[in-house]
Amino acid sequence: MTKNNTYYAPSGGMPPQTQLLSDRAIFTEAYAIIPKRVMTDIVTSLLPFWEGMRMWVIARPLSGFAETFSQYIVEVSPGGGSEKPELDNAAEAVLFIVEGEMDVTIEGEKHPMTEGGYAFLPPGCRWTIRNNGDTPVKFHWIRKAYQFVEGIEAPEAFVTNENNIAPIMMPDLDVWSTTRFVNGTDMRHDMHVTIVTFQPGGVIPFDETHVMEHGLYVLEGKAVYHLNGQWVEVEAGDFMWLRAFCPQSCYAGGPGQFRYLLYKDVNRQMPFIRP
Ligand SMILES: NC(=O)N[C@H](N)C(=O)O
Repeated sequence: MTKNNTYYAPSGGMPPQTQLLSDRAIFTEAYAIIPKRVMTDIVTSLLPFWEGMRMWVIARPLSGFAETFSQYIVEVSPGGGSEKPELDNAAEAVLFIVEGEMDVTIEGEKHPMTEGGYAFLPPGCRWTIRNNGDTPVKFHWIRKAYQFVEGIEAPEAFVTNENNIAPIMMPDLDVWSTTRFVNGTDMRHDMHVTIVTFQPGGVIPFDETHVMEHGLYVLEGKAVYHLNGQWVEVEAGDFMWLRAFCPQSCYAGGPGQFRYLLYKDVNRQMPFIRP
């Protein structure tokens, strides 16, 4: 398959003192926008048991913010990585590489990954990570507390690359496609992390208003997104959090394709809030 996709990756640094402060960050009850310019050196975090890493936390479970997932953009220097990356046995994860290369070892088997590389790591899976290259690697790490269901096994780990998977077109529309990494009817999976692609001028033609929570990281291009009645311009490198039921639609602005990495929680009963 031809590789014509690009992936935005932040590179940190600090804006000069001469730059204007105004930017596009928005935080509301229904959605948040973290624009690309925010990913500077001074807003990074570190984690225990990792070497040569820093990360931008772009979503975390918090009252009034993400409820079902956390999302990090992780940067690992050459030689860096972790033998103990995940400390929570119930956490499942997707890793998606936006720059560089790394090796992920799952249950003792080493998987080299490059840009567009995608790994699914089920809860309790034993995995490690190492940048054996000579340039930094940058990847998204999306984590969710897996919702076990009696009688259904947790899914197995897999590693692939988006360029090995044919995107699925929306019915009757050749301007909007989704690259799916798991079968939508596979009830073992309680989260989907997909890549949504719009050709220039493509739209979500109505305000989707649904129970699934979203994280959207714009990998490529630009668009205007309609979020809870407000129009916001977004471009490659921006992150959007959309609360469950946040009305959402968009126009892809061109001149190239508009693409984003999309998180959503799926396939589970709606828990009751009991008195
Ligand atoms: N904002 C979105 O891209 N939403 C998707 N159509 C979705 O919910 O799958």
